[in-house]
Amino acid sequence: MSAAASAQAGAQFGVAGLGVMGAALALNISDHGFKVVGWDRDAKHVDEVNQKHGRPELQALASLESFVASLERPRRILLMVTAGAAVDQMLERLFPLLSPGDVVMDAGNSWFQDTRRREELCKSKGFRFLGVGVSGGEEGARHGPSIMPGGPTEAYALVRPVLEAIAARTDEGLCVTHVGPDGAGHFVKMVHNGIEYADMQLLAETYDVLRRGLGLSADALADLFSKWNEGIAESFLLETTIKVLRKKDAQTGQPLVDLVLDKAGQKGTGKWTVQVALDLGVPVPSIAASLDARVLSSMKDERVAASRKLKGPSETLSAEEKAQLAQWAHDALYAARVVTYAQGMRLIQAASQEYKWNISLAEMARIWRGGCIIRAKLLTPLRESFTRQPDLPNLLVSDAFAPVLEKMAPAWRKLVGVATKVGIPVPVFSASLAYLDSYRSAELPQNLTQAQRDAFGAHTYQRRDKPEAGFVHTDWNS
Ligand SMILES: NC(=O)C1=CN([C@@H]2O[C@H](COP(=O)(O)OP(=O)(O)OC[C@H]3O[C@@H](n4cnc5c(N)ncnc54)[C@H](OP(=O)(O)O)[C@@H]3O)[C@@H](O)[C@H]2O)C=CC1
Ligand SMILES: O=C(CO)[C@H](O)[C@H](O)COP(=O)(O)O
Repeated sequence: MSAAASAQAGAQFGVAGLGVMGAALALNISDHGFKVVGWDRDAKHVDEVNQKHGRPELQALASLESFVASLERPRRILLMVTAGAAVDQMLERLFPLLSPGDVVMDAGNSWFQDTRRREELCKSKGFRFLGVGVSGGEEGARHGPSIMPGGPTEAYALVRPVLEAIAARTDEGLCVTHVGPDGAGHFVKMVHNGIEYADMQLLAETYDVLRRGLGLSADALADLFSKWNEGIAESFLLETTIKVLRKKDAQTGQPLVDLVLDKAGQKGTGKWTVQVALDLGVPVPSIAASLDARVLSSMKDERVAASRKLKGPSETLSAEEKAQLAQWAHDALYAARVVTYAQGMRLIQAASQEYKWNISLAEMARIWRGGCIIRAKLLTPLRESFTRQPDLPNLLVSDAFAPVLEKMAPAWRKLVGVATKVGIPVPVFSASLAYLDSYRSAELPQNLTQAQRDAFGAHTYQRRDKPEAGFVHTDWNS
């Protein structure tokens, strides 16, 4: 054993992958009195942890063999590497070094079906595997993330003291719980990110309507949003928006946000959320619209060319509309946000039924209340709703939210109406409102759709007046 490894012999926890999140988690774990050993394939990351963050409880090693050998058994190893092939490569490298009963956690944003496969693979070799969703970015990982572990309960029991020590805490409890078996943790983290996409897009649309509609500067918007953040709309993402709007460019003195190119990237979790929602037959139009908004934003050159050819409406906002716009935007933001969380919860509920995960939606709301990117005040009534009625079919019909939506919908409709009138795109505000209107409609026009299907493809239909007849077909040509 190398000198470095022996110095850390008897380490209680290992973190493999010392990038942004891995280094922050390793420091957080060592803050809580655990003896931690780290590893990274890049010597730069190893040196950085040892030199910049040098402390007796944390040592980074460049040798994977020494890293594994330095851990007490059963070993507890957290992988924090790029999601995808890197996780499989790490497992292949670790397998020859591990002992039966060791626990490997994948804490990246992995595709939940990969997690299910990896757990089976590890089990077949006598190892334990957990798919662990982590949210909160670098700051959260460093000082208290929200943690969503999924996998075998006996594996969770072995890592629980560490995860509970490092997780965020709120007055509703620790922001970690065992989500469920196999891919449940990564599934919940994926949906968390889908909600994140939709909420971010709602904030972008709010910003756009107010800056274009009222001509508000970044500072004026930050002032307005700061007031909102003291009330029911309070959220981490709103707080982040305020921080971004206030930041000045060091070179020009201008608001930095005005200098940021309007192209949003994505790493895949939002896309997966929409794909799996389609597979499970759960409508998530707000999340899908936010994904499309990022994709459309990335087509900058095409949009610039199109803007020269496709002119928008010449109408402008009236003085009365301008006077009310900020209040409409506030109510619309809150109500549309409720709808996006409702879609996400419904998706988790559907997956939990499909895969028999037995996920508690109330517990998910509780562990999202602190540490994570989608933490928001509305999660408290959301948790209470699912605590009172665990099988609530949709948050929109809960006693906590139905009256709020009723109260705020008129302002929301006004916002979508005026934005549409002057040609400001509000895809998530509109998609969320259409979802609400569809969900609350006892009658939808799909009688026509079904009749069309039968008319051109003999796909049959059911009669309202004769339900006992089952599926029937008509010759629509005669
Ligand atoms: N950043 C964030 O806010 C959040 C990120 N995540 C997820 O956490 C994971 C890590 O993200 P983050 O820390 O931001 O990313 P970084 O790019 O900072 O770190 C990725 C780490 O993975 C290592 N790595 C990549 N490929 C391999 C491989 N084939 N074998 C071994 N190591 C490899 C990198 O090593 P090297 O430097 O040598 O390339 C690096 O140490 C991702 O799944 C991400 O989606 C989750 C929540 C929040
Ligand atoms: O998981 C996260 C937060 O919860 C990461 O920040 C993730 O990278 C965000 O997704 P994307 O990069 O697609 O915007």
